[in-house]
Formats: sequence, C-alpha cells, structure tokens
Amino acid sequence: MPKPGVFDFINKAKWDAWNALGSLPKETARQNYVDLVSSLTSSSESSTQVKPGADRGQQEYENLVVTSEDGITKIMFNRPTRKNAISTQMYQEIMLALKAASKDDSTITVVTGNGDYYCSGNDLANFTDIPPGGVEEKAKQSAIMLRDFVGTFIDFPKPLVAVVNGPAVGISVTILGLFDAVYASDRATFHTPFSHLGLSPEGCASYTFPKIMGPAKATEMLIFGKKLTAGEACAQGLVTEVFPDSTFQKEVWTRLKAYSKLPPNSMRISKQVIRNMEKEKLHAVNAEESSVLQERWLSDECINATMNFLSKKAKL
Ligand SMILES: CCCCCC/C=C/C(=O)SCCNC(=O)CCNC(=O)[C@H](O)C(C)(C)COP(=O)(O)OP(=O)(O)OC[C@H]1O[C@@H](n2cnc3c(N)ncnc32)[C@H](O)[C@@H]1OP(=O)(O)O
Repeated sequence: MPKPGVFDFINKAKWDAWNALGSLPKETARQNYVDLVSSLTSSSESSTQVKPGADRGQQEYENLVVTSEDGITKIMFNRPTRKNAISTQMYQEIMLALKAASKDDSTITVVTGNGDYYCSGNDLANFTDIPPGGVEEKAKQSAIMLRDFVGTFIDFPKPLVAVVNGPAVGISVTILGLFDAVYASDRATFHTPFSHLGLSPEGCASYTFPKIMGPAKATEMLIFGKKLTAGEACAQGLVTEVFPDSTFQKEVWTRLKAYSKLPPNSMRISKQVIRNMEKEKLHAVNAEESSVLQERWLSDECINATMNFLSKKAKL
C-alpha cells in the first residue's frame, strides 16, 4: 500500500514496521508477533502494578488506586511501567476520583505515585489517537480535556496534598501550584521541559509559578526547562518540605494522619478564604493556557519532538 501521511501516526508506524521486515514470510512475522506479545504478558504480570481494591468495595480505576482510611483519601497514580504517564483515560479517572473525594467523608485528599516515579507527565502517545476529524479535532478535544482537568484542581474544596515520591515531569509539576501542601522525597526532581517539546506551560503555572518563586526562577523552569532537585524546589517555595527517601513514607503519613484529625469544616473554610479570591483569575489563566496549547500541538516543533520521543530517538 502507499506510505501513509506524516500525521497518520499509527498507520505510518505499521507501514514502517512491515516495510522493515523486507521479504519475511507473513506466517513467520505472525509467529514472531505472537511470541513477543506472550513475553510482554508474562513480564507485565510480574510488574509491581498494584491491583485495585475491588474486594474492599471501592470504585475500580484502571490507572489509579484510590483508598480511604483515617480521614484521608489517597489517589495513587498506578502506571509504574510507564513512569505513571497520564493517558487520556487516566485524565478522566483522576477527575472522577477528585470529584468523588470532594464529596466523601475524608478531611484531606492526597495525590501520590506508585513505583519509582511520581509521574512523567502527559503520555506522549495520547497524540497518536487521531479522531476522524483529524489533528485539528484532536487538538481541540485535548484543549477541552486539559481545561476540565486543571479546573477540577482549581475548584477542589478540601486540603489537597501531593506526596511526591520520585521524579515529577510536565503537567504533574505545573499543577502543584494548585495544591495546598507538597511533601517530597529527596529523590524527587521537578522538570517542566515545555520548550524542548515545542509546548508552553499549563496547569496555571504561567500564573502560579512567578507568584510562588518570582518571574526569574519561573522562567528558568518554564521556558528553559531547568530541572530542580527537591531541595531547590523547596527553597523556591514550590515544595513545602523535603524528607529523606528512607523515612519519607513513614514521616509524611504520620504527619498527615495527625492533620486529618483537625476539624474538617474549619479546614475547608480556611482553604476557601485562602484560595477563593484567586479562583476566577485561575480559571481565566487555565482557559488561556489551554487555547495557546491547542495551537502549539499543531506546530512542527511539537510534532517533531513528540515523534522523536515515540520513535525512541529522544528522551528528556
Ligand atoms: C492531552 C491533554 C493535556 C496535555 C497537557 C500538556 C502536558 C505536558 C506535559 O506533561 S510535558 C511532559 C511530557 N513528558 C515527557 O516528555 C517525558 C517523556 N519521558 C521520558 O523522557 C523518559 O521516559 C523519562 C525521563 C520520564 C524516564 O526515563 P527512564 O527512566 O529511562 O525510563 P523509560 O524511558 O524507559 O520509561 C519506561 C517506559 O515508559 C514510557 N514513558 C515514560 N514516560 C512517558 C510519557 N510521558 N509518555 C509516554 N511514554 C512514557 C517510556 O517510553 C518507556 O516505554 P518503553 O518501555 O520504552 O516502551
């Protein structure tokens, strides 16, 4: 068949793969494929992905583990083999989990990651799933989803705490400016490589980061893509406190359990008093960032960077 166009990511990848096989008989190619898939199944079975708590009567999510205990609802990213990259489905699940947490009887909500990463940001494969309306339609849908996703954090009514267990990238870093406290392991790093990806900031970071750390430090992160250590992020006010990795979980959860016993209404109202004046501004910033990104996703700079990552030519 003729070679598919450059935007037809999936068919182009298939075409390239078939082409690379040269004159290999179809039957042999099929067997090789079956062998590969069988080996992947057995390795994913032995991975450390945590199974959802269906036996405890909790809502099941494919990419999250959500638990509620001691007055704390914990939302844990659970795609450790992809470094907890956020797939399209996972964006939807996070929104659902936050909406449920906002109404449950917990006093504090915690977001954390399973495995060695907190989160590697947007799953760059999200952009390969092109709808019939083409790439423009995909960019439009993504901008709507991004605005809804970030809006859920802006409107979240209870104290929201990030327990950053390892490196954090992209959108998982920018939305930290919308959390009420950020506790980090000393293994964590904070990286927003938007220029390297032909992108621009989201998660309201274009507004919250200059406010938190001053415009010059925000520029280094958001424009030049400087990766911060946990200590540096703490010195700049993005992180509340850093703990040694060896005692991180124990120290943080002991503290959170104590905080969760504080009067819930008082905590909610205090959050409203602290945050409400900013809400309208944050929604406006979110809308603007999403609309700028809608254009960016169609730019050569962004398409080339995404293709380079997906074809394994580039990493951060
Ligand atoms: C659509 C709505 C909203 C969009 C909002 C805009 C959001 C912007 C951002 O979040 S920008 C940031 C995007 N993230 C990245 O660019 C990170 C890309 N990943 C990497 O550079 C590296 O994987 C790493 C540095 C995070 C980790 O490197 P390493 O320790 O060497 O691990 P691996 O690369 O082997 O990772 C294991 C496995 O996971 C895949 N993977 C990791 N992160 C992502 C990702 N963000 N998207 C897709 N896939 C990811 C990686 O490719 C490996 O897959 P493989 O085993 O090779 O098949």
